[in-house]
Amino acid sequence: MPAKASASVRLDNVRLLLGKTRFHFDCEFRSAAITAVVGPSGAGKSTLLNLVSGFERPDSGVVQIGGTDVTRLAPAERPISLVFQDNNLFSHLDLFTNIGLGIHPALRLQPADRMAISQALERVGLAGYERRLPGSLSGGERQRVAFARALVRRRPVLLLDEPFAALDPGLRSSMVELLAALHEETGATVLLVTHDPRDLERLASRVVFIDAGSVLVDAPTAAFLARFDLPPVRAFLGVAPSGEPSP
Ligand SMILES: Nc1ncnc2c1ncn2[C@@H]1O[C@H](COP(=O)(O)OP(=O)(O)OP(=O)(O)O)[C@@H](O)[C@H]1O
Repeated sequence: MPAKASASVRLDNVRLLLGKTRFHFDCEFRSAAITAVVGPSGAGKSTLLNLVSGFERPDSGVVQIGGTDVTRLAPAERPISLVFQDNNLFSHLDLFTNIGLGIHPALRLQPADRMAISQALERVGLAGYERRLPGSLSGGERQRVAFARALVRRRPVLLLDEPFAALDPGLRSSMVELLAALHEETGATVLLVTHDPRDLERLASRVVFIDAGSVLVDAPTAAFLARFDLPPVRAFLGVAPSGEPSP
């Protein structure tokens, strides 16, 4: 399994205009922590992850990973692994190759790498699937392959954009446990976009709540879960103004 490695992620006064939507992020994600990134649909959660991964470039401000300015680096040059909603597998390449590309873009794989690929497939419940093509898998299985690819990359920062969304409830809960175990082992810095409040208590030590393109709350999970004073947070948690769960 990957050695322990992590790095803080900082967005320093980052501004971006996409269409008519303005984003302004000034926040830091702690090294080696799982931070849940939550908020209403369209608030800017995926945009924040895109700024960290380099798929969006800020109009101004600086993105730092592990104290290094990565603002001008391409996604492949940043010390990150990604599991996004569309899992970005190459449809003409088998799963072994798709995962192997995550380790080495020219597929110069050592015997240990080949073993790591098979182990990662086993870990996500797809043992023996090395020669299958992505098109022969269900959406949930493809998402698990994307997860396996992120596992073998051994990057200090892991960006997860609703990685459990396509999974049925049983599989979802086993993948949540897998993420918790892997975080324990690797100590990676994890940014997890989720719509499910249950993920906060199970996985996240901190929560960043995005509303209308900027950070509304940045707090330890327990403190965030007590912010019934904020209507958008109440709506996210499904809690009535009285503090009782909504019917
Ligand atoms: N390339 C773009 N051009 C114009 N507008 C964009 C672009 N990308 C995102 N937006 C807009 O920015 C806003 C934030 O989008 P984003 O995908 O970051 O939200 P989100 O919080 O991840 O939402 P969801 O939970 O629904 O996935 C949305 O209103 C979206 O339409």
